Amino acid sequence: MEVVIVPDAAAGGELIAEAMAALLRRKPDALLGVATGSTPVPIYDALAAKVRSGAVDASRARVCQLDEYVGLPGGHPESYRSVVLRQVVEPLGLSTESFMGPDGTAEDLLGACAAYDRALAAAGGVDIQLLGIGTDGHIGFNEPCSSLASRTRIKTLTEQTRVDNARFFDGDIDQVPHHVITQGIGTILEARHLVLLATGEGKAEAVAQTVEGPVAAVVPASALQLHPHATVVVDEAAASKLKLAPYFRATYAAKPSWQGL
Ligand SMILES: N[C@@H]1[C@@H](O)[C@H](O)[C@@H](COP(=O)(O)O)O[C@@H]1O
Repeated sequence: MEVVIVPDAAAGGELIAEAMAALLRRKPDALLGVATGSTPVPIYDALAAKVRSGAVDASRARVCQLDEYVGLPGGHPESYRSVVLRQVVEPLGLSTESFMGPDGTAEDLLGACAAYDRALAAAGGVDIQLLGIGTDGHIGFNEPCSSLASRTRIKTLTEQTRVDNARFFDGDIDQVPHHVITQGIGTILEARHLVLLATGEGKAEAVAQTVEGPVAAVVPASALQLHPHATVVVDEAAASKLKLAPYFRATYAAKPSWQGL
């Protein structure tokens, strides 16, 4: 696992957007796994700016969702489908055909979960999967004690996650669904490159447990330790509880520039 400490969220966004641009230059039809929440927004802004300036051609890129709420009506502005269309697909100038996600409105939800895992595999697998992290260490919507081998499935949100996400629903927790579809941890681990961005002091404890704690289902993000190519990008505040921070800084400072993330 590589840990990169950046000065702030904008620097993290730029660094990751450049890694995505480099991937698209190598593989123009790369499948980009995107996350929702506030944290990855600087990545999407930086990548869209690169597309606008002509620094990268993303016209053949494909985009896939990490997770979705269950039961929000189709087209609800806070469904993750709507969020990804608004924050990623449209700014990159892509069509909805280049975009896939699990169907949180399906009558047969279990079937929709299995269909999404099959669709990801049929698409050739995810080339780069962006991740945020919940204050409780969740990735996607894999709450604590999710199986580290889990596939895409239905999960029940913790009270804490519903409180955290109420800000997207007029601050009203009653509007936050209890159930979600999320790529499982086993599904996420199949992506070729995992990139987790965490910013702000509120994530410092979860980041320390993810990076320096044991691999444990109670901290779902710690499963990144099992992946051969996992990158954790953190700002100074989110890095504030890392004991090995001086080592991570020195390692990154000495990294050859050709290597990329
Ligand atoms: N399902 C999403 C996660 O993918 C995201 O990482 C998390 C943190 O969001 P934020 O970046 O807004 O703190 O929120 C939700 O639970």
